Amino acid sequence: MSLIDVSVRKTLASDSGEFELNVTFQSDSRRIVLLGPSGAGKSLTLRIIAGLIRPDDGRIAVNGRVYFDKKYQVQLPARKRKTGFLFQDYALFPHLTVRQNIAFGLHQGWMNPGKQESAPEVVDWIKTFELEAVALNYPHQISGGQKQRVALARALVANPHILLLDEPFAALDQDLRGRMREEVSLLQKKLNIPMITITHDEQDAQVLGDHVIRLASGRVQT
Ligand SMILES: Nc1ncnc2c1ncn2[C@@H]1O[C@H](COP(=O)(O)OP(=O)(O)OP(=O)(O)O)[C@@H](O)[C@H]1O
Repeated sequence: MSLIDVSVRKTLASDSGEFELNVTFQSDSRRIVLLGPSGAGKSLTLRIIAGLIRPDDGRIAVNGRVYFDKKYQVQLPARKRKTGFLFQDYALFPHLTVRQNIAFGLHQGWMNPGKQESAPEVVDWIKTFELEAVALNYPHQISGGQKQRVALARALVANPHILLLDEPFAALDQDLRGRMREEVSLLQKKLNIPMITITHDEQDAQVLGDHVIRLASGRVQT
């Protein structure tokens, strides 16, 4: 049994034709990178693992927990998979403060966290990412690096079993990109959490990928 076992198929139709995703990989690495050009199917693969998109067929298991198995009709809802997802544009809520955005990761829905939210996990992550000074700011009042830290904190606050990062550095300039890459790398080592990172940057792949999986046209390249 591998730590991460993914074998999924999905056909998507749009006006410009059909896209067929057929991705299979197994890994025992806690630092996986999905590398490939635009349109290769990287985001689709990650969203399918997170449970945001349902595959047509296949099986997904992480550390022995089956997230999806078509044959046995297993389909864990996204919130039960316990994945921490970082979106390309971070998807922070503009009307919530830094602290509320992070707390959102704990509650996931129903009601927005209050401004005075003080759950210990939230306080811890604010400290870890040195966000104390901006905890009451809104996303438009913080820097790019801080936005990324907030998004990471929100992804991590509920103690996920796996961290899924979709192009985590795409929105950052070159200099910040290098620094945040190191920060994420150290964080993964400290937490020892399995992590799948999407990128089309070879340097990201080198630093964050013990196992680099190359995707093109919806398939793993061998
Ligand atoms: N909802 C959808 N309906 C139809 N086609 C889709 C849908 N979502 C994605 N696709 C198609 O699937 C293909 C793969 O998309 P995906 O977002 O996974 O690529 P990617 O490798 O993550 O690219 P990028 O690096 O640009 O983010 C693309 O050709 C895209 O047009």
